[in-house]
Amino acid sequence: MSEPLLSVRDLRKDYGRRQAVAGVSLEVGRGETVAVVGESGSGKSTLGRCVVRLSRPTSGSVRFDGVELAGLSARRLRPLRSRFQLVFQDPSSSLNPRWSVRRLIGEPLRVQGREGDVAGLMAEVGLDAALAGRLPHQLSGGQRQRVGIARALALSPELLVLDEPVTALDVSVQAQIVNLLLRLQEERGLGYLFISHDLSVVGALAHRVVVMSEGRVVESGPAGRVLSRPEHPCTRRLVDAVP
Ligand SMILES: Nc1ncnc2c1ncn2[C@@H]1O[C@H](COP(=O)(O)OP(=O)(O)OP(=O)(O)O)[C@@H](O)[C@H]1O
Repeated sequence: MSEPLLSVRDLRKDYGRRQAVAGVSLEVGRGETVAVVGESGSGKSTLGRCVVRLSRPTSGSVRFDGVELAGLSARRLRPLRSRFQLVFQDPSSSLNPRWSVRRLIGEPLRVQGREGDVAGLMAEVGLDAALAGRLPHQLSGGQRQRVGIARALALSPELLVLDEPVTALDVSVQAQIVNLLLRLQEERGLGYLFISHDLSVVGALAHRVVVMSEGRVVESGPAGRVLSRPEHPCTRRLVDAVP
């Protein structure tokens, strides 16, 4: 069998005596969406940050396309970094407020010394070319998230870790971004680790669902089964919260 795109084994992350992630294992295949769901504080974001190495795990294994990331030096990690990218909940906090859309999307390419097609990326994520000169505060929330996604796509990654990417948006805009993510996945064969507490969004995207509580996986399985016949009380609470 070929290696999964992402394979996480017994991942742990402690903050002092607090175990934010207490031994999580999961896999994401190419072209697959695995949703990580759970109540606030269950460790979802910490898991996502450890996967893309914005945080260093306390222990455990993160293999990307067969390569073990744990223990890699910054120098050895650098060439791999472009292959997995994080999309944040609120792009405002990750976008330089003084930079134009054109510069924001071009920056990841410039940092890597690569040529890129900023206009093509804008078109791919549904941003009108006329927005290229705008600053982040001159955009709507949905347009800002499209910029965040275009930045993540600039280096042609294979995996996106999406941390509550639509939570801050109105429901109708959420649906547009979900459709964009579905299209990008189909066109580019992307794997998604989709972090969310909102199961209505998860149902539209996920192939499999992993439920976390207090840093551990308490339930996992095909999205259809987990959402229609939740077994763990935490999953049932999340299902009941869907309007
Ligand atoms: N940088 C940090 N320093 C100390 N504790 C942290 C840090 N980041 C997270 N934690 C703690 O780790 C636990 C898990 O937090 P995390 O943000 O990963 O959960 P979450 O499921 O993503 O929650 P939310 O949906 O509210 O963001 C929480 O108890 C949190 O307080």
